[in-house]
Amino acid sequence: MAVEIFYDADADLGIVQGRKVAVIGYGSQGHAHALSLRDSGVDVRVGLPEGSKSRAKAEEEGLRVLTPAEASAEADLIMILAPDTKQREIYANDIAPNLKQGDALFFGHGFNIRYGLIQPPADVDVAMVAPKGPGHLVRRQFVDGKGVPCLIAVEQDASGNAQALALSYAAAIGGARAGVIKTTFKEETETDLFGEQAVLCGGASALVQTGFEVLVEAGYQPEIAYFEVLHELKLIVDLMWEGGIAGQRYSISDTAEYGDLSRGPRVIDAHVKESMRKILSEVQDGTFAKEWVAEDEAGRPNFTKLQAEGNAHQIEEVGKKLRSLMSWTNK
Ligand SMILES: NC(=O)C1=CN([C@@H]2O[C@H](COP(=O)(O)OP(=O)(O)OC[C@H]3O[C@@H](n4cnc5c(N)ncnc54)[C@H](OP(=O)(O)O)[C@@H]3O)[C@@H](O)[C@H]2O)C=CC1
Ligand SMILES: CC[C@](O)(C(C)=O)C(=O)O
Ligand SMILES: [Mg+2]
Ligand SMILES: [Mg+2]
Repeated sequence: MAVEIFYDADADLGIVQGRKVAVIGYGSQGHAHALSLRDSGVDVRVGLPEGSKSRAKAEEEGLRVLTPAEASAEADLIMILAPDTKQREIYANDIAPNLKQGDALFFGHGFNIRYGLIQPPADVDVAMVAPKGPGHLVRRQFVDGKGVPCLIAVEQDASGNAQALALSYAAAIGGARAGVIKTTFKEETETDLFGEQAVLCGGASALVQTGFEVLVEAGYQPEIAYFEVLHELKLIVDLMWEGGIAGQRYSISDTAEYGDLSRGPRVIDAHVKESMRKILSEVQDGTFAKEWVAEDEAGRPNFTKLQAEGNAHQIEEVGKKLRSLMSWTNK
């Protein structure tokens, strides 16, 4: 499939400016979408339950906050940006009873549609605007006049205009400044889950923790291990982000480059590639989704245990101390 990629000049901001948008949830993505839509001249309200701790934050920014049901009833474009595991219940209780013919139901990630957890009626548009980056950076880049690339997808085109609406929405949160790629709910969900598990979050975190452990267990100072495998990683990845892997190799020494080329494939070897393929197959056949939904329904015992173990890792304590001594970091 040839890529279809859109920029600001391809998008009509007026389309989303003519809609009444409800952003359900005000977390990482929710705050970024609501504030950037508002700054792009869109009529936006935020849907949060009474007693939600996010309410005060949204109100402090001058946004109108209603309950999810009230916001859904008032809006004709509803963007669900609550946690994936909560969306099915929010949809059933608050959104579905308030969906009208001609409304648009939007997602920031395809999980609930891809795995059949939400089944919208046929007379509404179902589309996705999925930023390829953390929500706090989606907002930061928008404010800085830049943007985080987005994926758009249309699952159901009841109006005949769903793609133009999704592109317009993506432009309003800054995505079309960087590039908006057309995809499907299936492709977005599977690549996103694979990416965050194998490379961006799971793979990178495990690589850093393991590198730190190898150095510390060999008797090197933990502070040096932290600077070497975590702090400097951002600087190296920034170079990759600017100029690709080849651009990064231009800035490092030839000693590092030879070590990179000759040793990298010994760390990330055929066994790792096979593990990545297994992870992808568990995403594709629904094993991961089933496990995550069941884990959430059981009160997240494994998630909580693994999270506590991660937080207790020595690298966190060392990093906290070192970051607190850097004048420019958030204390
Ligand atoms: N995090 C990211 O950067 C990315 C996320 N996505 C997708 O965006 C979606 C949102 O994820 P993310 O931003 O991480 O979510 P967060 O966990 O950061 O935010 C959750 C928000 O939803 C609110 N919430 C919880 N329960 C309800 C409810 N019943 N009704 C309404 N709001 C509720 C929370 O309120 P309270 O404060 O009260 O808990 C909070 O404001 C997901 O589909 C995710 O996959 C896509 C790309 C990147
Ligand atoms: C990489 C994690 C992510 O997919 C994201 C920020 O894009 C997420 O679900 O948070
Ligand atoms: Mg992602
Ligand atoms: Mg994700």
